Amino acid sequence: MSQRHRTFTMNTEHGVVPDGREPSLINLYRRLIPDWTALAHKGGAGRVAVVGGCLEYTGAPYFAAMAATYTGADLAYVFCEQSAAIPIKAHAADLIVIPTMHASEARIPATNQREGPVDRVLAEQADAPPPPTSLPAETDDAYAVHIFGQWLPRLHAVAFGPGLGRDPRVLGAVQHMLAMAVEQRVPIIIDADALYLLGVAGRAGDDTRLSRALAARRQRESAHGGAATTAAAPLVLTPNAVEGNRLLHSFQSAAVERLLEEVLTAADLVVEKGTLDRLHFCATDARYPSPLLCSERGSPRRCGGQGDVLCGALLTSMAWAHRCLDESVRRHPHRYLAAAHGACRLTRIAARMAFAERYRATVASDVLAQVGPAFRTLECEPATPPTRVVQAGTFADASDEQR
Ligand SMILES: NC(=O)C1=CN([C@@H]2O[C@H](COP(=O)(O)OP(=O)(O)OC[C@H]3O[C@@H](n4cnc5c(N)ncnc54)[C@H](OP(=O)(O)O)[C@@H]3O)[C@@H](O)[C@H]2O)[C@@H](O)CC1
Ligand SMILES: Nc1ncnc2c1ncn2[C@@H]1O[C@H](COP(=O)(O)OP(=O)(O)OP(=O)(O)O)[C@@H](O)[C@H]1O
Repeated sequence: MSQRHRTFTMNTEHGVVPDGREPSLINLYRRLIPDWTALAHKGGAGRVAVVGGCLEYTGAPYFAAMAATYTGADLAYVFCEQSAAIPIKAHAADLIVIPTMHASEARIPATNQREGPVDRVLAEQADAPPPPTSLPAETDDAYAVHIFGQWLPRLHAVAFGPGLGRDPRVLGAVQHMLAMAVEQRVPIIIDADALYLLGVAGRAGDDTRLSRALAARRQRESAHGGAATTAAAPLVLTPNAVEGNRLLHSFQSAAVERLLEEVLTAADLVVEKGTLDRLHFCATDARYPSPLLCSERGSPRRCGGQGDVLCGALLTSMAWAHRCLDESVRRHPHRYLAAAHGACRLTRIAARMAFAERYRATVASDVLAQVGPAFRTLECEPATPPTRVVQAGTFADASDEQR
């Protein structure tokens, strides 16, 4: 096993997870799905948004927002860097694309990402006065934050990061947008380049707007004795192997549990993507030790964009878990865990189905196209799959080592 993989894989003593636990989670997931009466009102099954997309990466926000729609959200918005808007609109007329952020004049190519300039911009912001309460209408970063702020109250969940790139000016604006979403208590997914932003905000000390918003959120939640409250909106981190290790390094953490303790709250989850998906959370129930593994068989293809599909599936699932009309489900302590677990399974079933059809030619668009059929499988499969034991790390294998 490679060093990179080993450092981010936690709690291996909990690595043996009987699949027999999954039925109750899948049953709970099914109870999160809005019924058809909710669908009578456009938006009742979710109005969600993806903040991402830059000149180089227009596929990632498209995959994430479309996966959210195919999972069941009624409306999906994309808030992107200006130059990405037309290509994303051209990918899908189903999406509402809002050109929002502006890259730096001397833009830094996303494919040539450097940490230095971003560090400098965020450090400068730490010394700046707090953001103005009335924002000028000019098309600058304040304008981007203002536009997003106008839409935010209508959104049921927001994913930050797919295809965002690392332009300092864009990340500077998104830091404020993310902080606003934290303050509004909307479910948030932090993926891809937004994980990088989170790491930079953590490294810059405790005085960025984002770190202040996260600290206030932690304080709010710890007032409830560390237990997830029904009002708490989850923050879900979805690192791949590289992003996970970068995050741990940024927060000088040896373990993902420290991230959960010091950056996140009891309502939060870290979905560590890999051969098996590992769901890390503040475990309060002996039946569900952290990390919980998602052992659904996926696809051997590792084409780009599959993480974006997962991000979109999570986005809609988290919106449902947060807003579920059924009071008993909304108060269920494992509803976010069930939502994340269901989204992981959905993505892996879709990937498996795509691979069965397209074999070596499978690309993220094929996985996306299978989200609908995969949802049917997930919704209708027998409630009690055969109990078997899955050994953590069974597949943490050559493919991880070779990367
Ligand atoms: N069509 C589009 O628009 C798409 C756009 N996308 C967007 O691209 C942006 C950057 O995302 P990213 O994942 O390429 O960047 P990052 O995390 O810095 O990794 C960089 C390097 O890390 C390595 N590596 C990767 N995985 C690994 C693993 N499991 N285990 C070990 N190593 C691993 C690998 O380098 P290698 O080690 O192979 O040299 C890789 O090149 C982001 O915004 C994302 O949303 C994508 O969503 C795809 C579809
Ligand atoms: N080795 C693997 N075998 C099977 N499935 C995997 C493997 N690695 C990741 N997956 C699955 O692929 C999906 C995306 O994970 P991945 O690690 O590729 O994310 P990512 O690198 O962020 O993707 P993206 O290319 O969209 O940025 C997840 O559903 C995960 O469960």
